[in-house]
Amino acid sequence: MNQPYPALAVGQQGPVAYLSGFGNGFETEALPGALPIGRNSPQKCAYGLYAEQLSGSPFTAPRASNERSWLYRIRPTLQHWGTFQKMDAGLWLTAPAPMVDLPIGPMRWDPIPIPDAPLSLLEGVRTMTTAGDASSQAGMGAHVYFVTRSMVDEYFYDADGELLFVPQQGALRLWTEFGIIDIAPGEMAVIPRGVKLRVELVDGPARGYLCENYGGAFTLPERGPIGANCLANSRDFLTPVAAYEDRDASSRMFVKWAGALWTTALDHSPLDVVAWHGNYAPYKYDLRRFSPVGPILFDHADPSIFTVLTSPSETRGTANVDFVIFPERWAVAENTFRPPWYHMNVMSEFMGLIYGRYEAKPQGFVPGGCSLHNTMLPHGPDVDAFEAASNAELQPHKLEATLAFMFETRFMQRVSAWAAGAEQFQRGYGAYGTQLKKHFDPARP
Ligand SMILES: O=C(O)Cc1cc(O)ccc1O
Ligand SMILES: [Fe+2]
Repeated sequence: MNQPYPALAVGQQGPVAYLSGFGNGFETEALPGALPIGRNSPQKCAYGLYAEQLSGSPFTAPRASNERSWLYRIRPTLQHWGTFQKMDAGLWLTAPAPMVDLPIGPMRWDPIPIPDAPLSLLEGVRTMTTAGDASSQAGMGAHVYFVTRSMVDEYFYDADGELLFVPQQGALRLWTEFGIIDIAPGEMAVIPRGVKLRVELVDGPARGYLCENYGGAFTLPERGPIGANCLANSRDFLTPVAAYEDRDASSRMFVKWAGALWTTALDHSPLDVVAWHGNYAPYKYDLRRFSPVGPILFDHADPSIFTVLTSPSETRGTANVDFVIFPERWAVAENTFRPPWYHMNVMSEFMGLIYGRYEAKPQGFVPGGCSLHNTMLPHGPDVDAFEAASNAELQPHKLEATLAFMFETRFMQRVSAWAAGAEQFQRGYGAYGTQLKKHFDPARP
């Protein structure tokens, strides 16, 4: 574990202290009295701090979607702002990205092994698909990441989108301006657009999925008739307490902006926020706390019942991105074909598997792998899953030790040349449906 940083300063809480709730107006200070009381911008801030507002929504957004925080920091972000050089963002693409000549059909990848080369998060992001247009704040990038080295004196923020981390192997420690977040497989974290961080390894090389959401900030879906409980509950979302670095060292700052990476030299750590308050802040969530609600008599419900977070578009009910999981649950429906049905969807579906087996694809879709079922392309259970589920004895059955997820977007997804050319791209997958047998017999109703 790479831990070259000094112990937390006096008054700071430990690295695993969190505040509970989703989108609350939080307040937290690492030094007593660092937060101004009853105002945001006193003439002089305590401890000689600068006040800075970070707005994640337009100033005039309605209250329910208005997001901003006030940061009390050693130096304002503007002071970090030296001369930037533009860098090639490598395999991290941004929509609209060049489209490879795609076959029309489903696509799937085996897990891509973690490379041996030293890769920080910034060097280890590989875009699988992009959708929409980042500069119009619509769509998303679906990436995999490989991390084999911690960022040391390197910092980063993404202006193009918010970052939803879904670890699949290995834990990460996210040192953010707002405090420290630890995540491991089974958990997720969201770093809002514009929030600076550096990413450290905790227990060896790491691999996972990353959704870069160019659109409206992720929020909890409405529950409608489900009422006030179940699905993802607000209290299980955890935001870090304030923690800062007062570190003068030759460092680099990277900004992902307009699809490129920009870099400048710094002589200090920009993770220098001593206190903050507001509702625009990073958070984590343990996906195993999701309380699934589903059909308890017959039929298979739409996967929207498993939405953890949704990024709304301007059209009601039409998500820019939905983050949906397929967690452990009981299957109890009577006289029902229980796995997902055969379907075609106006939304496009990027899936990953964190652990276990996915019921519609018991073979070939393995932990660390990915699949893409694009706009209006047919998909559903493979032949083995169909035959097994059509003939199974329908006892209550627990789908155990499994966790898959989907980034589902209203936009068609374009596949990167890297993904299409990867050795792990399953070239024969597109035709898996042709193995489904004809069972029709007009003499047998
Ligand atoms: O295609 C998939 O495997 C994801 C999915 C699951 C489900 O239960 C219903 C619809 C759907 O798209
Ligand atoms: Fe689907």
